[in-house]
Amino acid sequence: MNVLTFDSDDKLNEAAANIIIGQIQTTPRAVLGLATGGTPVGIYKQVVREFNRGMFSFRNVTTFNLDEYVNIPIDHPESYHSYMNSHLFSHIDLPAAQCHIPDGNAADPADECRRYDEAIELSGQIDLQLLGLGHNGHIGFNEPAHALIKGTHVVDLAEETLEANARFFDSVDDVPKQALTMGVGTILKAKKILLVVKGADKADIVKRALQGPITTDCPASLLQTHPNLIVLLDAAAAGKLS
Ligand SMILES: N[C@@H]1[C@@H](O)[C@H](O)[C@@H](COP(=O)(O)O)O[C@@H]1O
Repeated sequence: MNVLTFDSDDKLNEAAANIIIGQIQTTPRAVLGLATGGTPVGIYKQVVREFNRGMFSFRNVTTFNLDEYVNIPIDHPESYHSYMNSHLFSHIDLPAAQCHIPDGNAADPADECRRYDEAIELSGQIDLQLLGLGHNGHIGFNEPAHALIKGTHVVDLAEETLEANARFFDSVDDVPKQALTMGVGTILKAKKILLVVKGADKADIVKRALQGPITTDCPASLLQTHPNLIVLLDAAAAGKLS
């Protein structure tokens, strides 16, 4: 595990963006695993800034997002489809057929999960997976549980997750209660994982995830087993690491 700490948000975003851009420059047909949430917003902004300087292209890149809410209209401003369009996809030259986000409105969610896993397999596996971290240690929407699921599946969101994501909706009651998420098996199969965490409110969970026991109670702790994990933290999120 390679852990780097940054004293400014700009430097952290730049470092994360450079890892993504470097992956595309060395592997033009890269398969990227993408994340949503507050954390990657500045990273995507920096990727778009560099893209506009004409140094690289997404023409041959394929992307798979980690998750999507269940039963949220695709054009709802808080759907992860809308998030990805507004923060990244509408600003770059990534062909629409090469962006994949689970369909939270699928008539048969189990079938959609199978289809999503097959598409990832067919792509030849994810070269670089970008991850944020939930306050309860979730990655994607893999919530703390007695057992974790390997592939894409439907998940009931934890109370803490509903509360954490209420800031994006009018009230906590408006947050969708379920999501489709890539499983931890798929996440851990990525050739390289880039975990980015910001803020003092995540310092305790960063400590548990990176230096605590490996347990399904903290799904991110499984990342400790990954052979190629890069962790970028701001000073506040790194505050409790020994
Ligand atoms: N499903 C997403 C995760 O992929 C994200 O990493 C995490 C942290 O989000 P944030 O970066 O807003 O703290 O929670 C969300 O609910």
